[in-house]
Amino acid sequence: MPTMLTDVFRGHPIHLPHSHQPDFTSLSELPDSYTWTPKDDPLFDASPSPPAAGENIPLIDLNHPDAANQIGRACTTWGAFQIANHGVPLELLQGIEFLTGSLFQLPVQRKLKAARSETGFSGYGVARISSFFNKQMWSEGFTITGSPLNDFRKLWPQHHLNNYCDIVEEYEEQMQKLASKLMWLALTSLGVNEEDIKWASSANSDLNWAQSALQLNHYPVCPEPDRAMGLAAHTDSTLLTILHQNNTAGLQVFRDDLGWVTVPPVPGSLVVNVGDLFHILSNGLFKSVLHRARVNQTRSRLSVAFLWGPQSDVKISPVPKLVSPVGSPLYRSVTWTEYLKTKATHFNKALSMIKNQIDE
Ligand SMILES: C=C1C[C@]23C[C@@]1(O)CC[C@H]2[C@@]12CCC[C@@](C)(C(=O)O1)[C@H]2[C@@H]3C(=O)O
Ligand SMILES: O=C(O)CCC(=O)C(=O)O
Ligand SMILES: [Fe+2]
Repeated sequence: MPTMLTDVFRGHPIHLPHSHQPDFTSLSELPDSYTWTPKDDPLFDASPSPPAAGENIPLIDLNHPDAANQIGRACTTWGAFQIANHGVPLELLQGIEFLTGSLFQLPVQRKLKAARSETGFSGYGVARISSFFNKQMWSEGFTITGSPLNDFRKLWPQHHLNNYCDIVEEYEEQMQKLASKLMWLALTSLGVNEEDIKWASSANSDLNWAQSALQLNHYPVCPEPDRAMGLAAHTDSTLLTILHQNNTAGLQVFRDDLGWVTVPPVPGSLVVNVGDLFHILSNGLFKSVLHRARVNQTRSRLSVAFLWGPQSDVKISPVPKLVSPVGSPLYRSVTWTEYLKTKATHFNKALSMIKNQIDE
């Protein structure tokens, strides 16, 4: 039996330095445990010298006839891009943002009723990657996979539940369709078609080869944002991640030649990140983007990440067409759940752990 996302961390408990969230609103100074320096994260202040000219991740109009090539180029150079005309109704984006805001506004004690357990997948808590850092992140999160009903029951009275569950269901449905469309547009730009990746072909058009999670994030107003970290630098384990951010900047993506580049919120648009599995599938051509979230002194920030990957019995390996006839694939094959387990133990070294040793 393949492992479901919900079981993936059973053998990989996270031992967090503090299992309880603080009440951020009661802190008027940044405690030492939240104060980051380059010692806590070598890329904390990373910027090129001399400083590079301001560049932005591309904003791509999905109705543009050249959208596939623009997406391909963005995946190769940035590993991230924003999209407009994506077809997801604005009311739905507003609905999920409202739900996220209402959830994090609940009193800490209520949110903790739905706390994620050490070995669990869904529920309220700090980011899973917290255990790899000495300092705490200025954020709180809520992970959802499948029906959120059981967790939402712990948070809200009965009369809110149907509406909130409907919003999550509708959001996930729209995101699934969009993610699959984006994946195929990006692959088309490399000359890869459905014949080349049978498990993802439209014969499986109901998308039952895919699974997903929603990560709701809240970055409260912070007394000393320059010394705090909302969500530390990481890549996502996904094929693709689609992110909705509210109207407050904070997301940054890393480019070796530019350093950290802020992704400005563009109302109604969505951010797309290439994840580690897409990097593997493209035999390293698409870059899985290193990103992080910074915080703000006057405005709180919300984001909703749709984390999208294949079902657990699907083995991801480099598309043969993208491996040179005389070369070998850069990575060995791996399922999403195997990869999540590797990541839960080795974090940012996970990709290199599945790299094939290629003799020079
Ligand atoms: C499916 C997943 C990807 C994720 C871990 C998770 O189980 C659910 C949350 C995801 C998230 C969101 C914040 C950053 C991240 C690295 C983390 O700690 O939890 C990602 C994980 C990932 O992509 O590896
Ligand atoms: O809040 C953000 O902008 C980033 C969130 C993120 O990277 C994640 O949830 O994986
Ligand atoms: Fe992320």
